[in-house]
This record gives sequence, structure tokens and C-alpha cells, in this order.
Amino acid sequence: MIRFEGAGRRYGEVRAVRDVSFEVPRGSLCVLLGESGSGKSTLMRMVNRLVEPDAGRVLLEGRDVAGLDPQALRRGIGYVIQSVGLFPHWDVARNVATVPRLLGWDEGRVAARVEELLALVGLDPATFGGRRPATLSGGQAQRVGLARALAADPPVLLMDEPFSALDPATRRGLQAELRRIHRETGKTILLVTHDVEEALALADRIAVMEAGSLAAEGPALAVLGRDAPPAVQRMLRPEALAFQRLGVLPAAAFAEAGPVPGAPGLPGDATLRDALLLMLAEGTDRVSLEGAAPRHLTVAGVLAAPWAETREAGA
Ligand SMILES: Nc1ncnc2c1ncn2[C@@H]1O[C@H](COP(=O)(O)OP(=O)(O)OP(=O)(O)O)[C@@H](O)[C@H]1O
Repeated sequence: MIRFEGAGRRYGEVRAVRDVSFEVPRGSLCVLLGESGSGKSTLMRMVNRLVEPDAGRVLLEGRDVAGLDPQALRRGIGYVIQSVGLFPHWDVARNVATVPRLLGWDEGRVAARVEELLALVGLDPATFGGRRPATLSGGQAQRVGLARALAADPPVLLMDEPFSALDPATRRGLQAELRRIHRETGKTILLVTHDVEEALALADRIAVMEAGSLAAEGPALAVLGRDAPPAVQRMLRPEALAFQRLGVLPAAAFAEAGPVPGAPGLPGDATLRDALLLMLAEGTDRVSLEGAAPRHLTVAGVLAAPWAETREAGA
């Protein structure tokens, strides 16, 4: 769907992006991860031609974006940025309606779409549609930004640090919303972050940038594995990475058969981190997993799990 072929860009002496090649498969959520200044935004902005590569090319659905009209290209790609960039004098509904109006949709269709999108991002249309951006919280504004980016139903979404200005709880909530929206809409999403935990929480695939080059790319749990590239290990120590991995590994994949009478119960869709937190809270070394067949997890099982590559679901 999105393919970088030897993409590069210099700014004077700075090689912001150098010889980057990889593909973002259709329908996947790929996170571009890297330290500040590693070239993530520059690479991402090549997709919607806010930056032109001076080496290589970027293909969208097999077509070199250099040959596409930039305005038409951008209307077909949702773009969400950290500062949201809502028009301050327009209410929420009008902000969300920007691209459909540019595309000449009739007013009935625009209104229905605005309502549908505000509901999709978890904002009540009656409450929020008429409000100005200045009256919104950061998290609400970011939801509006996401609704606006999705408005014309573009197959591709580019998201540049969309949640980094938010407090941790709001951020986790919006990450969960984005995962749900991704599942429901099947969009191809490329998202920039410098936060390893966010990458693990969201990504199907991760591309790690280091000093303009691609340091690693592949399925999330494989890239953020025991052999994580130095760029990742500098961002997060291996033991912290192990803990982060607990947060995305499903408890069910590591459960053992058999009941444990009296053990606290864990929902069937819980993660290993949920299992460990329940054990800590209850002062117990095992929990049972709720579901049709009796299963349980032991603390030893949880601690051995983060690097047990062979049993990882989806890796
Ligand atoms: N328009 C520009 N003019 C000059 N230098 C630029 C320009 N855009 C980016 N750079 C330089 O290119 C390098 C990569 O920048 P880029 O914004 O892509 O990094 P990033 O990984 O997205 O960083 P951050 O996480 O801090 O946003 C940096 O050294 C930056 O200073």
C-alpha cells in the first residue's frame, strides 16, 4: 500500500532521511519509532508530499506519489498532527466537514457524516458539534482532529505524534479508541512516535529510525524483541522492554490447563501485565483465567513469558 524505495532527503549537511526502503501493508497500523531528530516526520511527510524526497521514491498503491497532484493526493490521505490544527473560528462540526465540503458533498451527506464521525471518536454530536475548538480539552480536540482526518473516508491515515501532548490516562484512552477504529475501518495507518510503550500498544508493525536510517522493521513484537536494535535499547532498557511486552501479550496464550480453586479470576482477554497486577494486588502467585475451560497462570509462567517468542500470538 505505502512503499518507500531508497527514500532520502538532505537539508544542507543534514541527511534527515537516507536510503529508507520498506513497505506498509494495506490495512496495517505501522509505527515509525525513533528518537527526536531521527527523521520520522520527514519520512512520513514524503507520503503526502509535504516533503519531496531528493533520492528514491514513495509509492502509494503502486503509484509514485511524485506523479500525483498534491491537492488531490492530500484529500485522499487523512493527516493528524500533535497540535491538531483545528480552525479556531469554526465549530467542531464545520471543522470535521472541511474535506467533504471541499469534495463537493451535498449538505445532507456532510451532516450525516459529521454525526457518524463524532460518534465514532466518542464525542456526542449534540454536545460537541456546535462548540469552538478553544472550549475543548486536549483529548477532545485530538478526537475532533481524528474525526476530521477520517471525514472523506481516506484509505490511508498519517498520524504525527498525535497523542504526545496528552496526559497518560487520556493518551491510553485515545490509543484504545484508535485501535478500535483501526479494527473497524481497516485503514492503513502510519503513526510517528518516540514512545516505545505507545508503539507496543498500537502497532502491528514497527519501523525504527536511527539518525535518518531504518534500523529495523517488522512485526511489532519481533522488532521490540530480545535482539532489539541499539536504537531501541537506548530508548528502553531490556528489562523495561520485557515489562512493556507483558502489556501486549495475551494471558490466554500462556495459560496452563486446569482449575485452581480459590484463585482470583482474570477476564479471558486480559494481558500478562493484567495477570501480574492482579497477583500483586491479591498477594497470590496464581490466577485463574475466565472462560469455558478451566485454565490458570502462575507467577513463574508470567515471568518466563516476555521472551518466549515461540508462544507469542501474532509475532
Ligand atoms: N525543513 C527543514 N529544514 C532543515 N532541516 C530539517 C527540516 N526538517 C527536518 N530537518 C532536520 O532533519 C532531521 C530529521 O528531522 P525530523 O523532524 O524528521 O525528525 P523526527 O524524528 O521526526 O524528530 P522529532 O521526534 O523531534 O519530531 C533533524 O536533524 C531536523 O533538524
